[in-house]
Amino acid sequence: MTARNISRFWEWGRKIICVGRNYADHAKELKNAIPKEPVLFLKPPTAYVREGSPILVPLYTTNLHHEVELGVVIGKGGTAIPQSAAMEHVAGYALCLDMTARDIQDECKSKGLPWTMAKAFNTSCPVSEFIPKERIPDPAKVSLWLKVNNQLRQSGCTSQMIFSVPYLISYISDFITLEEGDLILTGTPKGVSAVQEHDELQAGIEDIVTMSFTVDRQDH
Ligand SMILES: O=C(O)/C=C/C(=O)CC(=O)C(=O)O
Ligand SMILES: [Mg+2]
Repeated sequence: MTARNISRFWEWGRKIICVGRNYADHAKELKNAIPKEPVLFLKPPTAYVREGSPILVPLYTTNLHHEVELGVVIGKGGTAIPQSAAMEHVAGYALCLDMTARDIQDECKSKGLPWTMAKAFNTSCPVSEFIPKERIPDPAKVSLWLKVNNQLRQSGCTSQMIFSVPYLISYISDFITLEEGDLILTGTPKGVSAVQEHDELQAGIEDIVTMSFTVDRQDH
């Protein structure tokens, strides 16, 4: 049997755990309160899409937003991981987009319903190549950016996160056992905005990684 390679974690079928409202400037732009504890939701592994394949706009939305985020790839599983040991569980990182059907999310919020249709659809999690842990010595000090059709829409630094990577790993693992190959999306800075069919999205982390995706309409 061939060993699975963590640098292709998106093929493993593991959990994608997303943190919301983790940057005060983004919470404010959507008129949300600053959270006292992390806001969490999940995407299924079918949300992954890789460069070379398009991001598909679901038929049921007219307001699909980009959210650029630092993804943390778990290398060693665990339950109730203390913050002091959290970074030992990290294999590396990935640049990720948390594609969000904002109109559907607003509807779900107004009805008190979960965000699944807004956040968990096919291709809602574009990911870059795997970034080995050594390339990001401090995940609290990296800058992320995103452009749509060459226009800068998002630019932020992970130093602005409300809850740090070790805190998130510890908090999540208290009630969801983390497994090797899981991915944690750590939230987006301000600047989220709508994308349209045929748009070109480019995103990057400093000089560490860049990625680009086109947007296409789902055809069925
Ligand atoms: O509460 C809202 O209106 C929206 C929240 C999000 O979409 C949260 C995120 O996914 C994020 O902050 O990255
Ligand atoms: Mg998000």
